[in-house]
Amino acid sequence: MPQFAANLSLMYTELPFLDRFAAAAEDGFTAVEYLFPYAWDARTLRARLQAHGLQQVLFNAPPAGLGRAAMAAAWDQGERGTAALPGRQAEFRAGVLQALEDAEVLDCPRIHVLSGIVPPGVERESLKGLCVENLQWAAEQAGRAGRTLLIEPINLRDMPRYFLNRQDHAHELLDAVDSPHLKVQMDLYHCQIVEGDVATKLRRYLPTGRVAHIQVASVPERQEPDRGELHYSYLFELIDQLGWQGWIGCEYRPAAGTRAGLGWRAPWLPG
Ligand SMILES: O=C(O)C(=O)[C@H](O)CO
Ligand SMILES: [Mg+2]
Repeated sequence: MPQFAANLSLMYTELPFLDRFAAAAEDGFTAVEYLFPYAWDARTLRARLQAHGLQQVLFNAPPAGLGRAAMAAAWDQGERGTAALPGRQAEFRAGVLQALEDAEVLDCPRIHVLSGIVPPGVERESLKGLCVENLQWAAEQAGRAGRTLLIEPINLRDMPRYFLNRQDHAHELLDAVDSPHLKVQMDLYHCQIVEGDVATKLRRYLPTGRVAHIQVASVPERQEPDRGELHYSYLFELIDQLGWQGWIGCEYRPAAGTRAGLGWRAPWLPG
């Protein structure tokens, strides 16, 4: 039976961030993910998780910045990671170490590392070596800390010039980095927009054991997975048949209220 985690950055936005934990738990979620913890003291977030019987299953390393305040502000300033960006290695490394520290407090096993926006005039291909080198260093740190780092192909309509867009490119990076501590975050919304053939890709990649997290949303609106051009009930059954034991993050923007839109989950609730 697929297990769903609420994404508190996109869901429950009717509520202030810290109140979203209680709302997700009231709706029967036992796990959450969200973009970033850096605007908060991680102990405050841990208290919310514990108070509501939730586990944190994923968050992102900082998109850029040196120091917690700069890391917390970087996303709104347009930063989308530094793993593949020349001249940003100090921020990359500081970000990974900060994320590992927060993961310890939050007892979170997975951290998504964003690779960045390809600078104007630069060829994507030319950044691969640097990205591999940075990810090798980061995967080693993650291994020591008992965490798994993830990379996620993201579509270019939502994130123009983002470095990593295709599933095969993510798996090529895994080949090059060659670490058990680096895996793929397979977001089916992005996968459908960039390359399609989603069921075939699930059949190809889930059995490899190299996918450590799945995320879902309708395409193209990025809303509940009961609408749009992807037939999610088929895909959820397939994911189940493929023996997936991991989490599926609900990374969607509810069409008309988070709770009102949760009907799609009914067939997948335990008991
Ligand atoms: O945008 C997504 O799909 C994500 O999962 C990232 O965490 C943020 O870009
Ligand atoms: Mg995603």
